[in-house]
Amino acid sequence: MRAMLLVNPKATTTNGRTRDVLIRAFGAAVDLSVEETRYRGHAAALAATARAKGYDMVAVLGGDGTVNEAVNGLLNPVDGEELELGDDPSAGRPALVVIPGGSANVFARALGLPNDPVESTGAVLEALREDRRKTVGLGQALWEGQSRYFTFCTGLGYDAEVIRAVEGLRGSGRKATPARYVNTALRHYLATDKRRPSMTLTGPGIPTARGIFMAIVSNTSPWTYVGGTPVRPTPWAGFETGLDFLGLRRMGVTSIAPLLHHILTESEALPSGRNLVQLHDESEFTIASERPVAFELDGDYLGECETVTFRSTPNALQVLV
Ligand SMILES: Nc1ncnc2c1ncn2[C@@H]1O[C@H](COP(=O)(O)OP(=O)(O)OP(=O)(O)O)[C@@H](O)[C@H]1O
Repeated sequence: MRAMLLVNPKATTTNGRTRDVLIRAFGAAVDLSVEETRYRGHAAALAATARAKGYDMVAVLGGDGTVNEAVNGLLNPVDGEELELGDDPSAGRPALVVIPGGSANVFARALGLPNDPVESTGAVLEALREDRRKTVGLGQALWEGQSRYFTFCTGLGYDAEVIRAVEGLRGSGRKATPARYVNTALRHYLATDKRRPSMTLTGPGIPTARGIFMAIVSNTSPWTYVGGTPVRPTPWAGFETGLDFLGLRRMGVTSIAPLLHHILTESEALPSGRNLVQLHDESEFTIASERPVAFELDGDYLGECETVTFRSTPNALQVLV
């Protein structure tokens, strides 16, 4: 069995020692080639090469950003390539292995892996021995002639503004800790627009909903973690179903405080309130904004945009867990 291991040496909790443990343990079980990512987008190019060369597996040691790039490399055809996918598209691609080495590792944790690279390596090796695979669906965002798959979530508005602010701090050398996210979110809450909602939700068979300030699109639950605590604004979302949605029509403290309490403490019950717009298990919908709005995907800030269509891609990948 041939596997390519992609290591992001710059990911928050990835270091040489974990990389070596992983290479030794994994290399004893499969025919392993190892590649370090050298720049943004490199993991996508490497994963696409692995697929084109018929590798059986692509393993990623890194954070959600590197996993997202690898997944896009596995799914997107390279120029001129005709992908022939049968009834089960996941069977025609290398299987994915995820070893958490980032700051939040939401995808790995949502798959049920321990949030520790060495423990996860043990769990993945066991899955490899027993050929235990989970078939997962992905989401796809399409905007302004661009498209990108996402593994756990994407969002427009306040959460993307917070990610933009944290990325700015990281650019000046500070680490993305849970405390930094919480502090930035609290501070930014005072600055975010709470008066003029700009977004409208539409979709086939979906009642049009206007006046949305913040939009969360989920491919799975949890949406994120604050330290060890899962945050579940869309608790019914799952890898086996289509996409879920939560839109906020009010950003005032009296709306946000009970919602925050609910999504931090409840694991199964949907949040309720007349200022919420919710969808479960949908195959496609669109958010259009009256003015450019901040946009994030799998925790990466992607800039501002006005119209994004979201699609569910069922049975996209097999993941060893
Ligand atoms: N050698 C490199 N130098 C700089 N950036 C890199 C390099 N290799 C990969 N990257 C980029 O680093 C970004 C962040 O990496 P990654 O998501 O793996 O770690 P993280 O940011 O620590 O984790 P998290 O996403 O959980 O916060 C990725 O989007 C990737 O494109």
